[in-house]
Amino acid sequence: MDFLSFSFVYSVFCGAIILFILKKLFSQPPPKFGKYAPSPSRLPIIGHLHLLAKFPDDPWKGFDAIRQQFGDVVSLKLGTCDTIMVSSLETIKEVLINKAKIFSGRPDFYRYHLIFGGDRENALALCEWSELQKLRRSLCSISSTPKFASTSYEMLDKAITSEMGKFINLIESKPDRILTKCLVRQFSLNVFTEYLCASRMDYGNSTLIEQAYNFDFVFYDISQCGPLDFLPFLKTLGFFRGYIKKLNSISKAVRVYVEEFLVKPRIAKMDKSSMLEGKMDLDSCDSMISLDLMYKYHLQNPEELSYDHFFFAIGDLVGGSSGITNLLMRIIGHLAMDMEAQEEMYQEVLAAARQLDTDTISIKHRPYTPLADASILEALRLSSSPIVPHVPTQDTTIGEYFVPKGTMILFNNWRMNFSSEFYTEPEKFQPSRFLVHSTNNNSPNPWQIKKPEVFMPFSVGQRSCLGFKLTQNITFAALCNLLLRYKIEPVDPVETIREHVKMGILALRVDDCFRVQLIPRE
Ligand code: HEM
Repeated sequence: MDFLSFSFVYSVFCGAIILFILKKLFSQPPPKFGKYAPSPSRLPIIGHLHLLAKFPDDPWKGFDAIRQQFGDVVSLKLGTCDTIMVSSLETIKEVLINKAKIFSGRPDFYRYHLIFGGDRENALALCEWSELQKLRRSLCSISSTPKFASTSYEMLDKAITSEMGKFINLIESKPDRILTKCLVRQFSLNVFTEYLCASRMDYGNSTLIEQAYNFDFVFYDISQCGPLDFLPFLKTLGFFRGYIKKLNSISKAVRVYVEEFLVKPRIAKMDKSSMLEGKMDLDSCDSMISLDLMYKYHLQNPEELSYDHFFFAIGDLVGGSSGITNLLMRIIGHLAMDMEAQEEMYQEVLAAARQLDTDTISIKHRPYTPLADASILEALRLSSSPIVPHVPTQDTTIGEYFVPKGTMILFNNWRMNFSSEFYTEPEKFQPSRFLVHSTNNNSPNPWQIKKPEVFMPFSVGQRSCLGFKLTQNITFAALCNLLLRYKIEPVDPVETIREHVKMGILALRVDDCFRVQLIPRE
């Protein structure tokens, strides 16, 4: 009896200690202001990651299931990463616009350093907000967001039209006229290097093929979060060695290419003394090739923009070509699966070409074919690529909820893109959902684009995408000129294409993507 009561007291004592330790481990200090956002119960070490495991094909479905249960602001622990997911237009705008300055940081993932030469501050999209970033954004945007009818706009038009001609010649030289992702990424990379660095390579050149592949590989990697981000100790334990090695060697190869094939040859042709003449006025730099412009700025202001910052910024912009490769392939995939949509778009492009009396559609012709623009938006909506996570640089709030400094903010734009609250038949490829009757009597087309406020594929605010205009213009011209000449038919079964373009991320598989055949129109 004595023994029994001793062991009972002992068990209660041990239980109380364990409970105390668990409470200490899992309880949070009281919030500095407001209250903590609701949160599902979590597991040790992995936090809430197990809730996403039920959705291996699309973790955003898992995130949205959490949103449905816990509301528009949810606190999550993704492995070691304290996270807040925001899911309503109101809360997304609060982060991206109203409190843009506070939420201007990025997560500090090991991968980001790995890809950008050991320092994520080299990366335009992954660095912290700073005066340097403001400067880089204004330098880059001269060519990445060319204003209509500006010199940059004319240069872009020329680069696309000229590359499109060469691309059509390439297709014509192939007896089977099969279009692959490998070809599309060579095209996109050439448009970018020609426009930004005055340099291109012939199709089939091994460096062009290899580097277009490498950019695409890095783009695919950057477009998603992975186990190394949330469970960084896995690296210390020796996991993912092969993957880390491959990512490291591919990003290194990209840097060597940018330096040896784009930057150095161009600099060699420059007259340095003339570069140093006359202080640069950024408002009047519109007529310069982006590489020349940034190099000149670096020469004149080396303390503001180092050689490395100039060089990485050029690489980043050129890397944007992968976004266009993937978007273009997606639209091509959707059109190959939906002949009716393809025919409707073809008729509009054909009518525009006849009205303009031309056999080449240029970016200047966008008002004539709003359906092509609408198809770009629809493919973006269906890809529902996530907004790069933001991080607050100080303790703050979202609505009534406390958000500690350093918390990763995830944007549930999956809901913004797929909720039947905002779209009818949201899973369907239906470009016309972005069209309304034109309000402009002088418009060459009775339709014009209208985007719902919830649709923000390029994000909004001070860290929004720098490449949205390049994306829309290059994709538009490539798509219209292909459609004008060819009917797009699937080579792989429609089910395979559907499997590839399924939603959740813009990046398609790097290797082994689907193929289509281009059948010449009469
Ligand atoms: C289909 C094409 C593209 C999509 C859907 C896309 C989307 C995005 C999104 C969602 C962001 C994050 C914005 C934020 O964090 O608030 C972003 C950032 C960025 N994008 Fe794009 N993008 C595309 C193409 C491009 C291209 C072609 C370029 C380059 C010319 C580019 C350059 C950038 C840069 C530099 C940033 C970082 C801006 C910053 O953090 O300050 N993007 N993009």
